[in-house]
Amino acid sequence: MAATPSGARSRFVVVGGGIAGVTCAEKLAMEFPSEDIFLMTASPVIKAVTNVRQVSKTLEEFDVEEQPSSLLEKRYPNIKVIQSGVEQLRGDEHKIFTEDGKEYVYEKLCLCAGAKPKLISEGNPYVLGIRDTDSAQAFQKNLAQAERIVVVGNGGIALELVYEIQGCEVIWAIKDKAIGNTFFDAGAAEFLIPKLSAEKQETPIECKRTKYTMEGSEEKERPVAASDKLGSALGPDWHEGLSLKGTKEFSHKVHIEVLCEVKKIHLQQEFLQLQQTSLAFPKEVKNVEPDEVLWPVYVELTNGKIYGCNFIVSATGVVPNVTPFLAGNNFALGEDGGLKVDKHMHTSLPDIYAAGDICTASWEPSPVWHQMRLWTQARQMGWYAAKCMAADTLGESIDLDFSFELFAHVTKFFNYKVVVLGKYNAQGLGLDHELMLRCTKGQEYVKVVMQSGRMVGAVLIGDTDLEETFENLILNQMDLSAYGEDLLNPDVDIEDYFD
Ligand SMILES: Cc1cc2nc3c(=O)[nH]c(=O)nc-3n(C[C@H](O)[C@H](O)[C@H](O)COP(=O)(O)OP(=O)(O)OC[C@H]3O[C@@H](n4cnc5c(N)ncnc54)[C@H](O)[C@@H]3O)c2cc1C
Ligand SMILES: NC(=O)C1=CN([C@@H]2O[C@H](COP(=O)(O)OP(=O)(O)OC[C@H]3O[C@@H](n4cnc5c(N)ncnc54)[C@H](O)[C@@H]3O)[C@@H](O)[C@H]2O)C=CC1
Repeated sequence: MAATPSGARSRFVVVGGGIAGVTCAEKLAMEFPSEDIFLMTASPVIKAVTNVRQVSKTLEEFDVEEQPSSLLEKRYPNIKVIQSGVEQLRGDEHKIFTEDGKEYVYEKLCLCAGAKPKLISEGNPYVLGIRDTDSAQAFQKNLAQAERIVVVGNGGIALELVYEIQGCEVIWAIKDKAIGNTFFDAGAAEFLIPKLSAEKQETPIECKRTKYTMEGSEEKERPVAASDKLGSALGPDWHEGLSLKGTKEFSHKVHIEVLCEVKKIHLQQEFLQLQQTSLAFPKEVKNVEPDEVLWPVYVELTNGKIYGCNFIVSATGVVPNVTPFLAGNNFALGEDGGLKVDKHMHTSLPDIYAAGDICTASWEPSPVWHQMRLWTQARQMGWYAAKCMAADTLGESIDLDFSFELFAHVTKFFNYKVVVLGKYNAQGLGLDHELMLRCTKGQEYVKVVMQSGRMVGAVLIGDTDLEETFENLILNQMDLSAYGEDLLNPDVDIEDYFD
């Protein structure tokens, strides 16, 4: 690294200490061992992927550790972690300004600044989002005092919360007809629902999937509100080190309100005043409890019901973290607000790449791949972005990485192993598809999505052991018409046909 009067200079700078940024920096450090790689991050800890296991061609398992940045520098002596938030990027000058008043000059930059929770009511102290260690601990602390909470949203976080929370009543308000719309259809939801009324198992099932560890998650005293410093996103098993328990003695108590959204949130004082004003609530709007029972906050749903609660969790997705530090640069943005990247992870601005939750994949995707803001994709994109930066620097050409051929995700919901492959919910297929199902109550749920006799997606819940075979069938697009229903016949050893 050569210092210039205007600031430190590095050929490669990466912004973000989450999985995408760390993976990108590591790969660059390997590709260019004699170059210093600057990794800038607002958070004092970084996320490291360890114990990567390739389960099949596209499915992978790994552990995720929150580590001090010095460990990363020890493993890769040419990575220099700069622990300061980036305040401003001046893309036209190839310069970055950090919150501690320093200036850095780059040749190639990769932006991996993640995403923020998209809250239903920004700035309301009774509405919590869960993203990083701080916000998870703030949530835990509030839950420990709570008798009832309202969870809004129907994706990954909501699914995990409603299952994990004990000793606190949960009102789960969803826009859809069935639970878990980002991962499941109504059939799978039906399969999972009994788990919500069952007593929670003490020991989680053994499940091949990613693991997440957070150092000292329970010891520290934390303020009830999360800090406003943006840390890296949590990941698999984030709740394992946290006791998600309210004040009551029961296990699960979840009430689901379907097909509704939050119309308004009323603080107690305002709610009481409104009730006294006879015209404030039309008669079809009803408090679900006697008015004498008081709650700190009230949630008015679009179905006319009002629920009092201690606080609200907004598990309503994320928005890419592009403001305020990227303001003034003319980045092309995707519909979801992410930095548009082409098939070489390049943004619309010269020498600036992006990876992970901050970006929007804007290349023509394989028919069975789509972007989802997931840990696995953050890692794949960080790795591939570094390869693209290297190829560009060396004047080499590079093909789109194999990991973008097939969407593949393994996770765990309601203590079941869950594998989703390709167009698992027939996303974008319209009516042009057929579904095949196999379900054994309490044990497994297998759904495949077929188009013109070919498999294009699958949902596997439970220990089905079908993931590798189905992955192959989706990748090779073999005509399976001749097998008909036998494809899911448990008495037919399907692997023998195709492996
Ligand atoms: C509760 C929860 C559970 C999840 N569970 C799963 C799961 O089971 N499986 C799965 O695949 N995915 C899961 N995810 C999603 C997954 O965690 C994310 O998709 C992934 O971690 C994104 O990684 P990233 O590196 O793009 O962003 P992040 O991890 O958000 O990292 C962004 C980094 O940028 C830094 N940064 C931000 N702004 C600046 C700035 N101005 N200057 C400098 N640095 C900055 C931050 O400090 C951070 O280090 C979960 C997410 C959450 C919130
Ligand atoms: N096991 C896993 O794979 C997990 C993955 N994640 C990832 O972490 C990120 C954040 O998770 P989530 O917040 O759960 O996002 P999500 O994208 O998974 O789900 C968001 C949900 O909120 C709903 N929604 C959006 N706006 C709403 C509104 N105004 N009112 C009511 N509902 C609304 C959507 O319909 C959707 O059901 C996602 O990228 C998710 O994929 C999170 C937890 C677990």
